[in-house]
Amino acid sequence: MSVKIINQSKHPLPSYQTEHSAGMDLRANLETSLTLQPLQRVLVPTGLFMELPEGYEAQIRPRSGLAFKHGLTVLNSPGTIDADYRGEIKVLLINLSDTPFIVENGERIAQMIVAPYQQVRWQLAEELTDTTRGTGGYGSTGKS
Ligand SMILES: O=c1ccn([C@H]2C[C@H](O)[C@@H](COP(=O)(O)OP(=O)(O)OP(=O)(O)O)O2)c(=O)[nH]1
Ligand SMILES: [Mg+2]
Repeated sequence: MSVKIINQSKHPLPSYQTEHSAGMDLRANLETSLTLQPLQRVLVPTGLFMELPEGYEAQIRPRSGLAFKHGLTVLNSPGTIDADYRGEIKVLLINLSDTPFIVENGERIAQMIVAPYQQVRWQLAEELTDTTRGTGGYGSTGKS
């Protein structure tokens, strides 16, 4: 599927790192590197603008390596990019570690997955179909 994109960053377009990768890494587009103090959050620009086809969204998710090694994650994960959004894609990072983290210009800070979605029409009802689960949740099926 081809998707229209404007690249106002100084970096190459996001690309899949391996043959069957679901996500494309997003790079920080910065004038200078920025330091994220412990528990500090920041909206990082990518310089990218997209036109997703109707019926598709993009999700911004953390990179597990950064999360594991540096406690860096995407605060609103998975961030939602709507098909009708025409603004710059930004990544909301937070540093959950106890040491400062330096985000370098061009660094791959998060990944983006393009996925289909459906909008629903509500069908207002008085009752719902019975199931085995019923209202059980939050660990109702036990541990093993
Ligand atoms: O991580 C994100 C999340 C959102 N957006 C952009 C695209 C999305 O289509 C728009 C709105 O996002 P969202 O619906 O999550 O934010 P909101 O707080 O509900 O704002 P709005 O009232 O504009 O929908 O902001 C990003 O660039 N990065
Ligand atoms: Mg919204």
